[in-house]
Amino acid sequence: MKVVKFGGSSLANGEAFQNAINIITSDPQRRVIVTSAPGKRFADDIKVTDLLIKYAQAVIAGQNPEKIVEQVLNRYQEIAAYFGLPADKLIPLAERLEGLPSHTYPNNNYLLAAFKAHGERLNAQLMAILLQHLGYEARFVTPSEAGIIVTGTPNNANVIPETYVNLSHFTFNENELLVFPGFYGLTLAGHIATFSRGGSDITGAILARGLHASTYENFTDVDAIYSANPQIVDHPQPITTMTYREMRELSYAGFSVFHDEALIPAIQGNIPINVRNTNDPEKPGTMIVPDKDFQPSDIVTGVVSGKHFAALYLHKYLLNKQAGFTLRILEILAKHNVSYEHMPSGIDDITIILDRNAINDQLIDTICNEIQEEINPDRLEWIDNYAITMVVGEGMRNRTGVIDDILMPLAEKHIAVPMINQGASRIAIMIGTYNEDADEAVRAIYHRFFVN
Ligand SMILES: Nc1ncnc2c1ncn2[C@@H]1O[C@H](COP(=O)(O)OP(=O)(O)O)[C@@H](O)[C@H]1O
Ligand SMILES: N[C@@H](CC(=O)OP(=O)(O)O)C(=O)O
Repeated sequence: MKVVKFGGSSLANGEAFQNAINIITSDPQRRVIVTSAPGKRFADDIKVTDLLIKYAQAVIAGQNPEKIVEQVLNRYQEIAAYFGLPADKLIPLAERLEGLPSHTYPNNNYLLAAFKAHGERLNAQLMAILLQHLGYEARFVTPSEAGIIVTGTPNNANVIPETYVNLSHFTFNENELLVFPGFYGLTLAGHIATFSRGGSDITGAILARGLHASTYENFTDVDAIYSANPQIVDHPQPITTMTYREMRELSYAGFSVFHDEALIPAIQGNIPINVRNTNDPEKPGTMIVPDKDFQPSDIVTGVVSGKHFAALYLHKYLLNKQAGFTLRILEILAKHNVSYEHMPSGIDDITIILDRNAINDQLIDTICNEIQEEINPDRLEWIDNYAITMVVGEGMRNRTGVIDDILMPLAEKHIAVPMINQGASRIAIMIGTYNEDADEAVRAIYHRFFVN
């Protein structure tokens, strides 16, 4: 049995749905389907998830959300009309969407999560209705029925192990197609909580592990995962096979084609992942497999830059002799519920790299002031435009001189490199640059390893 996930770009309109349905029904192994919310139909279109965020904000602000609700409904109606589905079939979906403000939520963060989750929920319901309309035996299954239980914050949830116990009891018959909404689960208290953005990939991986799929197929809008983001490098080389570890490093740093957290259930269940193109399903796509099944043929598999970072640089003489220095900084971060991403250090210096999206300007001021007072460093500098370029490849292990090949093209382009971190993971080298240099750094390194 295969779990098949379709991203928002693969379910954006009727034609895309038809492609997805052709894919589902062309292979009897494809039994478990995971849907995202309808994505963009054209470049300046708005994803349904973003419309639902506006809907939630309007409700929170006490404004009339009628127009936004209509926009959302139109998206589903457009798809239904493509298949000639009778209008009354969509009434339960419309009622559910319109009824969202009348439910009670523990707070506005839960309200936002519940509204957002309905993009996937309504799309899964619609997919099941369409499959039935076309004569297939199909069942819409909610996370509540399947027992997908999560904890953490309402808009950045994590799955808990109990989910896998629940899924082990989940039964389905030989012929039916099951359609699950991606992106959300239920808390132990029974409230909807979503994963972080792009999190339908995570639902697919949870189901692949929990239902013991032979493969997790992730259908998107590109032929393969490329060695660099195709929006930054022209016609980058497609990756045929890569390891879970490589993909995790690359997706964490910005290969948005697959969510980094979705690798974890797949690793735990040892499920191979196949990323493929909905618009060209004959292409083999990219296989993501366990390390033991992989023989690297290239030194570098991929290069990527993440621009959503910021860094706190601290300099203090004899830092290495001060017991508890780092601990006191981390305590300040923990007090404000801020986690750090990386922390390279030297004898007198330490740089703490943070996710810029997770902290606001006011919190930055508070944290910097508290560190200044508590630690009294000789120098404290907040770097707001910090980017991390990650060069990743199983083939880099046990190779010498790779770092020279990475730094040389950067030097030739006069790109400043305030940080290099090669160590903990032997398959990745992390280069700190400034945001404005990040794309150029990717192109320079890509060129060195894939073109020369
Ligand atoms: N290295 C990469 N290889 C392929 N696509 C990439 C890469 N890095 C970023 N992308 C982008 O990821 C997009 C697919 O991800 P996303 O839009 O989230 O898809 P979906 O809607 O199917 O979930 C591609 O269209 C591409 O622009
Ligand atoms: N719809 C959600 C979750 C998701 O995974 O979407 P997509 O498959 O379009 O990346 C989002 O936009 O974040």
